Amino acid sequence: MTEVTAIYYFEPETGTTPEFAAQAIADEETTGTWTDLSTRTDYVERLDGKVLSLKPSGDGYITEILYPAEIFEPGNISQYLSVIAGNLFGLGRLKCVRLLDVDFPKELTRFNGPNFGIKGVRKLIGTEKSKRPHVGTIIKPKVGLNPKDTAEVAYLAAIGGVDFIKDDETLTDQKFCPLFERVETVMSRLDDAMSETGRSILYAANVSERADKIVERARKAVDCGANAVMVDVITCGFCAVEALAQDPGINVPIHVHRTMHAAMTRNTKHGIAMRPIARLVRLAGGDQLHTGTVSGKMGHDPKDIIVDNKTLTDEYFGLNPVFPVASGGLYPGKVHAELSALGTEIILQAGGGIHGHPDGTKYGAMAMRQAVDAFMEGASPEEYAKTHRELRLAIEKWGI
Ligand SMILES: O=C(COP(=O)(O)O)[C@H](O)[C@H](O)COP(=O)(O)O
Ligand SMILES: [Mg+2]
Repeated sequence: MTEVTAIYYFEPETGTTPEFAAQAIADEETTGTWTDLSTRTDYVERLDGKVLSLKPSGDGYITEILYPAEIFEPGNISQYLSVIAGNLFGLGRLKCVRLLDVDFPKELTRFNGPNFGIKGVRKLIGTEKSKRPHVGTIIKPKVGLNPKDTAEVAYLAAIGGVDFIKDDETLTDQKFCPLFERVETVMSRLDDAMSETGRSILYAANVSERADKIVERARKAVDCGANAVMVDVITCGFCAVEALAQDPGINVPIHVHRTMHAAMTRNTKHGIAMRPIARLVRLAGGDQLHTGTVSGKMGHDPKDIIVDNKTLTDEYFGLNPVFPVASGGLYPGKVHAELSALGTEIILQAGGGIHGHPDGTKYGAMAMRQAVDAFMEGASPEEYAKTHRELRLAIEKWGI
């Protein structure tokens, strides 16, 4: 295949035929504009976009648009987005339009992709054989704690059994918790936890920052001991993920948070679905990506999440599979529902669902691990709670 095909849902504006609307997308994102051009030459024609298909769907239509691969600058994800997710959203002849998915030809997917991916992260944690889901937590409150208290929360979550600890998406390098001091303090307490438990635990410091500074910030975080980094991909950009993944000085897993995504992904009639975002994060080199929960606090459609996760884990031009992260309103009683729907090749992440446990963080982490153990042993959480106090207390507080 030597072209890019993108699939859109759209509803034409009153007085606009669906055929005209679909062609308007193809024209706007390739060689056309709103009127004919005296400057058009014959040889430009090879770059024209084409409407491959147009079918009624619900209140609107689904169309597949062909974009000649030559329009795309190989390796430039920002430019890819300017084509497949550019001006078209503003076209007046469309009442609404949503990018559902995109298919790239091999020559446009020559990226190194995730350096670690699922296999590499499992190797770091030592779960290659068990295949159990990883349990992660977000330090809460999301902002405000000083480095010392942040480290204590991390330590308690670690000895309680989490595999992964992250900063929240709004915590970066504020005065109340300077980044590098936080990294050093957290890692020193995690070293204590790792020697006490004999387990490996990852801490992803949020290095989100200006494009020309993020790599240096991440390198310094790693030099201070961070064994993972986190980046907010929508606010920092896909190129930020790529810059971190490509940098030899940042040889740790990259956890990709997607805050602000819902401005684009949530409206099922207008914006960008999570699937193309997931595909681009994999190309860019993210090792772990939030893709939503089937039972948590954020709006979600379980059917979509299952397919989005497959976009991260299925074979794709030889790129490492990316660990999907189910997070947002999860607590021990939700684990069974998540794993039944999404499988175990996943990271289950809970902030409030661990730090809000009646007995505190350590026991909240234990309750999450007990809920995972119950699932892996084929036991119901209610059954397992009869012999596991921490899980029982979590179920008594939040239910199933
Ligand atoms: O801090 C949290 C969850 O905290 P809590 O566990 O307390 O709800 C994350 O930012 C959300 O998961 C983001 O949502 P998504 O993962 O859908 O991007
Ligand atoms: Mg958060």
